[in-house]
Amino acid sequence: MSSVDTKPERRLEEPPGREPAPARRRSDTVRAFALIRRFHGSNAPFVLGFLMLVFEALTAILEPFPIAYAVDYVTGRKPSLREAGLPAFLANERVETVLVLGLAIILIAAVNKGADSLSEVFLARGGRTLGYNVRVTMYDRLQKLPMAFHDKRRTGDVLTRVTGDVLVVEEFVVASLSNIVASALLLVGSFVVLLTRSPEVALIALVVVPVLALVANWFSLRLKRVSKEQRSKEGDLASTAQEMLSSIRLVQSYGRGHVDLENFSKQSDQSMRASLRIATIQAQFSFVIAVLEGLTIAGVLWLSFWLVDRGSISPGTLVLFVMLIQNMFKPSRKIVSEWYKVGKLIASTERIEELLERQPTVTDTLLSKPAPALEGRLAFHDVTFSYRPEHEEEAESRVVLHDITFSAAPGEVVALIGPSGAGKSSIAQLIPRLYDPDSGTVTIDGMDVRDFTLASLRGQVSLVLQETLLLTGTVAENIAYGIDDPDPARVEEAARLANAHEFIEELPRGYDTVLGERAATLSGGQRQRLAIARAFIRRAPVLVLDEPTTGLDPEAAAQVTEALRSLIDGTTTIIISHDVDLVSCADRILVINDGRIVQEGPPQVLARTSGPYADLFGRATAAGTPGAAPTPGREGPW
Ligand SMILES: Nc1ncnc2c1ncn2[C@@H]1O[C@H](COP(=O)(O)OP(=O)(O)OP(=O)(O)O)[C@@H](O)[C@H]1O
Repeated sequence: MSSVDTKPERRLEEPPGREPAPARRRSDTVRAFALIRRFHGSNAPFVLGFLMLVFEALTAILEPFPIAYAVDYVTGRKPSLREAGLPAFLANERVETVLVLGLAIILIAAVNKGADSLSEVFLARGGRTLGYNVRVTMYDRLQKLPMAFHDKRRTGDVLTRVTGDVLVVEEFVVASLSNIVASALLLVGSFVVLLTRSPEVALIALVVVPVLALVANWFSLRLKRVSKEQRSKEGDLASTAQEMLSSIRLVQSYGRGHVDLENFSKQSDQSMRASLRIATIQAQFSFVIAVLEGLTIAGVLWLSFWLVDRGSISPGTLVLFVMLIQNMFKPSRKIVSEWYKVGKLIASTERIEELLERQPTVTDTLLSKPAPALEGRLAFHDVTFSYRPEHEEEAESRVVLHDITFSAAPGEVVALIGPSGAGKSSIAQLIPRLYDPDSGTVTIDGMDVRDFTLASLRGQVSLVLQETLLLTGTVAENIAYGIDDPDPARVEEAARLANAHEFIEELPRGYDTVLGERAATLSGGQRQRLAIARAFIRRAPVLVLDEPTTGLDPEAAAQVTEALRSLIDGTTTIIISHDVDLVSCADRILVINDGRIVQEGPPQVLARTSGPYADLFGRATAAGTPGAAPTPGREGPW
């Protein structure tokens, strides 16, 4: 599936060795930092963290000075500290000098480490806040994105974005950002000191810097490309694992585990290979940097010896130069290894942004108003609908509903029947605005459902689907889903009305029994009755039942139907079903075929009129198994 920004995928397909244009690279980094700026929350932890990094760099630059002084003092080129103006506090001047220089080394190291630790604490606060903000925003966006997005997305990939990719951004701010900033400060500071002490030696460093930058850039681009590939492979892995776990019954009963395993192993192998390529590139980089470092130190040493012999610098200054050059290489190496994480950061921010940039299409507008308490007068006026692809460039959408017009009076029960794929569920999904029609309107009490705020509309439309969705939580919490602070007496009343009270009482902890994600321990009929209890407690004026008894055995279907009969009593209800028993509860039947209403009328009238409904009704009663009518899609007249 293509996405809002398809560029990342395209770039992955570029022939190996071809680098993306520099302008594009820069904008990638700018975009990554823009995301950090957008979600970072308070500036305080970042400002304090940065201050600590400045302290850390300053103290790191100071570190070689006491050592250089000691060397010059020992070789008789520098006076003792007392001679240099330090007040005397020991009898022995030499011990005094060595002691103070040692203490200075300890103090500088302590301040350096202290600043380092504090910067970590501050940036951790900043980074974790950023992660929290991004995660919550993504979760919120995912809840609001149109069904067209969710229909096509692989859940595992979306999960990896909300968890793994956000963690990459978070970790970058917590760890890598401080390393990059501290290293850059140290690099520049060391160079400035070198320049003030000896322009000749600084010149060597200056020659090395562009070489270092070129090498680093080359390696970081390679690392970026591979790390992006690895992130996408991780998304594939998560999707495959998630799909396998959510369809474990199917996998086991069809004995297809080995095929899935093969697929998973292949993806896992690709992810592992990408990780190994990253490790190899890093090792190559380390080696090249070590050689460059050796060459530079040797060059500085040769030049410094010459300067010492000419009397231009002291041996202590030579030591200072070597340490400063090492000081410059340490951060360069760090910058590059962290720069690789910038590659990872960019890959992850692109994936995060791709989600955040998507706009909910079914959404509240400034003109939306809360729906009043509705009576439930439902009407479709010339509704045409197609499942639109998310992007224009995708294949053209097919119109699945044509000029659908019907109405249901408050409390009226309308059944939609028709072959599989006729468009019945599509009609039902337009009522709570899971999708919006292409043209025409859906109204309740004469008002367009698009004029209501989504929450107030959906709060007055209850859905009971074929597959009951139960969430991790207690039975009571599942029944009261969406209700703040539910009254236990109301929960029990709803369960009684739904014929669910008896079996709930038999559960180990009754209403407090915790159900797992798929509530595998409950039967299909029991799950359906919980869904009906959920609808009872909401008592919405409009009810949509989409194949609520399909897949249940006759006894369970009869229990569910009985519960549904009392639920639909006095409620505007749309029933989609192949179950003649359930359909016979309806006041009116709409027969749908190929996205159109092809027959309409009360069940008793339609049963006596030749046509699709009479065919279905006749066969079901002839079969003598009401409640288990043949599926029209398979055996029916269509
Ligand atoms: N999310 C979707 N994206 C694209 N096309 C879809 C989507 N859902 C359904 N369709 C198509 O829309 C048409 C109508 O589907 P719909 O689910 O409304 O039929 P139905 O009458 O409810 O079928 P069934 O009885 O099998 O549930 C079908 O051709 C189907 O392939």
